[in-house]
Amino acid sequence: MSRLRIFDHDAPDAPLLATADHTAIAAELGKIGVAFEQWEAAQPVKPGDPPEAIMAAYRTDIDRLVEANGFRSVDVVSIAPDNPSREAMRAKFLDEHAHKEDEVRFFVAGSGLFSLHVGGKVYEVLCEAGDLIAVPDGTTHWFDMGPEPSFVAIRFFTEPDGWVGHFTGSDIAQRFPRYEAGQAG
Ligand SMILES: CSCCC(=O)/C(O)=C/O
Ligand SMILES: [Fe+2]
Ligand code: NI
Repeated sequence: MSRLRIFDHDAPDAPLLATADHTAIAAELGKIGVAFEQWEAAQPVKPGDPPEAIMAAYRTDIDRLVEANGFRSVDVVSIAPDNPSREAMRAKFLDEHAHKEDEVRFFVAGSGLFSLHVGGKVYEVLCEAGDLIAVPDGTTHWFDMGPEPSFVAIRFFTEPDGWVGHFTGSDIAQRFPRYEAGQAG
């Protein structure tokens, strides 16, 4: 079940709000300029399917976003719990960073935990299959896929170099909850 928790950025043990309601999540995130949508596949897809088949299942929504935002590339990224590089892949996103482009991700399968640090608060968003999250450029955030990561995600890029993270040097992410095994589903 998708979930939003909002914390004061000095109080990682005491959520100010917690909700698993998609409409409420979208409304709260909308206040900080973050889009949160649910998409449905035109035909069933599963982890391991070719990227072309996965993108074909969401073609209408992909084209809508590309048209509205001028994305220059779209790809599919997958990780399974037995990936030998999982530790390094997890570590890459664990510290607070920002991008010079919107971070737009659609979860085809599996889950991941985004934490957005905005206006003295931390918005922790557990994204699951069917969720689209669009985080404005410059938003400080981190992402945890957990110790046994499992997801397939469609990523949208405007910058020609693909993923580039600008790390803030803050240790805030270490004080906030990590992705917990078994929290999704
Ligand atoms: C679901 S892909 C997420 C990883 C990523 O691209 C990023 O920038 C996380 O902050
Ligand atoms: Fe990021
Ligand atoms: Ni802060």
